[in-house]
Amino acid sequence: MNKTDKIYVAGHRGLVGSAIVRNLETKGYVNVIGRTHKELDLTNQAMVRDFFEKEKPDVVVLAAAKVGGINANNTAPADFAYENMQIQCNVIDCCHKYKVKKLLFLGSTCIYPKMAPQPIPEDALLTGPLEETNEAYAIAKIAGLEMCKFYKRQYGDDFISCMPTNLYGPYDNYDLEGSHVMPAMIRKFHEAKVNHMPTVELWGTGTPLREFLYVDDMADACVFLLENYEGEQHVNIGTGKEVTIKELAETVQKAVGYEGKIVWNKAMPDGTPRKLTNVDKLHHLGWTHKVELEEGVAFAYQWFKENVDIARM
Ligand SMILES: NC(=O)C1=CN([C@@H]2O[C@H](COP(=O)(O)OP(=O)(O)OC[C@H]3O[C@@H](n4cnc5c(N)ncnc54)[C@H](OP(=O)(O)O)[C@@H]3O)[C@@H](O)[C@H]2O)C=CC1
Ligand SMILES: C[C@H]1O[C@H](OP(=O)(O)OP(=O)(O)OC[C@H]2O[C@@H](n3cnc4c(=O)[nH]c(N)nc43)[C@H](O)[C@@H]2O)[C@@H](O)[C@@H](O)C1=O
Repeated sequence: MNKTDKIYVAGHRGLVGSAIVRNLETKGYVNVIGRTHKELDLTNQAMVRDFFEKEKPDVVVLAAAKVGGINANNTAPADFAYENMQIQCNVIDCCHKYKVKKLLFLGSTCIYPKMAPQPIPEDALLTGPLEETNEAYAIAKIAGLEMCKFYKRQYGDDFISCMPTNLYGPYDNYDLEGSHVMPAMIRKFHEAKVNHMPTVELWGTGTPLREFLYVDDMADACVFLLENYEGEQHVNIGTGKEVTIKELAETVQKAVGYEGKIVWNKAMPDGTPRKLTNVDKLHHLGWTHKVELEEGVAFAYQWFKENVDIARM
């Protein structure tokens, strides 16, 4: 990539897209562009074609998607399948038609088989049944990863994919119905603290294991791959370290300074029991994460206090 390349970051206002924009700009890329969902609905094929025809980006990062936590995925599978497949098909095919020289597509570790070997190597994809709570999203994302592979095979397009673990940080989604666990915990403990509430309700049993990566680290890995990777197989992005949801709750509770009790709502799903990435490939390529969980949680909570107005949510 050249520093003057026109780089279109789809989803530039989201958790991941905004971090990728920050990272590109810090590294001296001077021509980064974005469009909001309102300005350009990526599910609309004609609009996507018009955009590519007019802008002709050199590089594309596809960080726009319908994204959500366990409850959103579990209760709106049709929307997750339809919107993500539409967005991917439109963007990937336009990247080919308009001769984009590099595309980065984002998968997610939740699209590996539910009972994949742990830590999960890249070649575990498509080797077993999926986790039920995010099956629709996984089917769509698997199709996206595979499409990048097929365009590379048939046309020689330089389309690469990565497989990030659970992410958190600035511009996360704090809507309690639709969010992932980290922003949900930050908001729940913060609200309980300021409102002097004796208990906080969390979901499931607290026993599932998850791996968390601070989003600025993830963005740094994405730009590293754009600059250094051309392989057909996707690359896992994670820390290689895991915690139980109970341990995560204790970490967030401590960072927020909430002294009440946690109540586990076992009527809510646990999701996949464990999903830890094997990050050997990324390490061998030369990239390792920097921000550990406690530090990342402190950064995320600070950002939340400075930027999120819960009274208006
Ligand atoms: N969050 C996580 O833990 C993980 C995320 N990922 C992947 O990273 C990518 C980004 O996720 P994340 O940043 O968390 O999600 P966010 O919800 O924070 O951001 C998604 C972005 O996509 C845009 N968008 C959604 N639908 C459309 C549409 N139809 N047309 C145009 N733009 C649209 C939104 O635009 P607008 O802001 O204008 O509404 C938003 O900026 C996804 O591919 C996701 O699968 C992978 C692993 C973990
Ligand atoms: C990144 C990944 O994210 C999703 O997978 P997930 O990791 O299962 O999602 P999650 O972050 O929402 O939950 C993680 C764990 O945490 C528990 N949990 C406790 N209390 C709350 C709570 O208050 N909110 C939420 N959301 N979860 C809670 C919850 O029960 C679960 O055991 C995929 O759908 C998929 O789309 C995907 O890509």
